[in-house]
Amino acid sequence: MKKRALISVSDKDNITNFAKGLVDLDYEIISTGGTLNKLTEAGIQATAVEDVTGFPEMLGGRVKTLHPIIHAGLLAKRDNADHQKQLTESDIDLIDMVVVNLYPFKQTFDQLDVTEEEVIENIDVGGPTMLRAAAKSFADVTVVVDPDDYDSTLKSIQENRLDKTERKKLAAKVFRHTAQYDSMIASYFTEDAFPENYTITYEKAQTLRYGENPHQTAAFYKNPTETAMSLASAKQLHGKELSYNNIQDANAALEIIAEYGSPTAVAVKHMNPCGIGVAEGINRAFSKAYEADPVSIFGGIVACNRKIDVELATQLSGIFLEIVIAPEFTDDALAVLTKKKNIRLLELAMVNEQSTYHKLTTIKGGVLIQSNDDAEVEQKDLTFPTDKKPSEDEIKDLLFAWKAVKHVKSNAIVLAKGLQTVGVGAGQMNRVGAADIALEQAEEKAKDAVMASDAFFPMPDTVEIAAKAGITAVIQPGGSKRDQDSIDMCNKYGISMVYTGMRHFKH
Ligand SMILES: NC(=O)c1ncn([C@@H]2O[C@H](COP(=O)(O)O)[C@@H](O)[C@H]2O)c1NC=O
Repeated sequence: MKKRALISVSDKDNITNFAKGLVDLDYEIISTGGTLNKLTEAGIQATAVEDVTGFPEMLGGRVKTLHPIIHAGLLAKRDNADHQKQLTESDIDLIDMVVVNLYPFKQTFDQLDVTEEEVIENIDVGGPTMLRAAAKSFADVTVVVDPDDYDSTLKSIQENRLDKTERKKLAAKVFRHTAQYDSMIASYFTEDAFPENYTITYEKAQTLRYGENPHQTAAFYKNPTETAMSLASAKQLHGKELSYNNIQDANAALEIIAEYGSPTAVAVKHMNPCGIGVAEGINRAFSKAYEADPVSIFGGIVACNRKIDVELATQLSGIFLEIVIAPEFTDDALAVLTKKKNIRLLELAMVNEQSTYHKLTTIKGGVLIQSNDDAEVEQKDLTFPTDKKPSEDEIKDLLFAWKAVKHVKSNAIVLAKGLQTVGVGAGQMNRVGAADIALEQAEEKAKDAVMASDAFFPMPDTVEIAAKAGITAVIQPGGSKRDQDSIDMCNKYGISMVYTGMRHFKH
């Protein structure tokens, strides 16, 4: 008896070639409405599934293949005499292959003006049922869910290599696929940010050469439902593949730059900003970011939120940089930068939108999930506890530094002057230590600069060393039991302090 393949696909690309190949290998084809039409138009002989089941497709396609004749033909164990007897009694023939791809659920809910009814109609029921039945029966049944596997499957059959091991790999792919499909449906239905099961799905974007260190293996997976600006949607114009550390650093740069609307340049090292500059033009903004710390930028990543022209490209090409990210590069700029073999250039529209994604941090035995730290502080949110109040220019710098300190590993201190960072103290185990580092880096630039602290001051010591170095205004969340000590210290040195009422720890 001929082998039988059931083909029912939404994505009909290349299906006729595959079906033709199966016919040439002496398979009988069974197919559903639209797929059958496509095959018949291409001159491929196929049997309608309703002629196999003796039951018409009904409910506008909601029930086509959901029939015992199909599912018993897939699920009967070939080596089980009782199963075989039951099939014979019911006059059911075995099905040896299932080729199914599903209703485009994600593509449907991604559309702008889509109704709930349309989304619901695109939840495939019969397809996953066949896929799961065939995958469960991988010992005897071949299941193909990915059109990319058409050619290799035909080749394997031709070369007599399609054994149980190969079929199990195809079955595993099916279960991953249906799990992803169900995960996206579950997300669509779920309103609770933290439901009893957190089912997320990521798609492999790239296998990485190694992880954070060369002895670690790694891959980059993207979130197929994330629509906000992200590295996953960046276009690489030049250079080698991104590494694991490149991706982390570039992501940090994008998160920082999303804070600022005016022309801004950000230089990042080890996921901390080493220089941020805001100016009326992007070239000046970059000069500020560079001058903020001309040492640390070496081997760093630069993100700009405006087009890079030849002048800026020339400046950038004089520095050893791993990556430059911008919404656009002029042709002349590209000509300059692509001369550098080792630089990677990424083009990415910089829309100042906040992502809705959750932050996941794996720990031993689980994962911590929290909403993104996307809260913003504006001038109207500030309170002024000190005798001296900041000037308008100081407030601009304070808010600029506050946006920056949010992205520095805690304990974090950022010093800024004229919309330019002049000192960054990152990741210290005590706050005064972070301030020491920032002040040391700023040297004489600390004079008349402002200071941002990601969390409150438990002691007045940080304010004291800052004031002594010439800092004129401080921004911090407030809320310490000993806030008054820091206020008194500011008053003693005649400097101002503002409260944001919000903390930005970043561990
Ligand atoms: N309801 C069913 O019995 C059923 N059987 C197969 N499908 C899906 O129908 C699609 C193909 O339909 P057509 O061949 O009519 O274009 C495939 O994506 C397949 O997964 C079904 N549709 C949805 O549940």
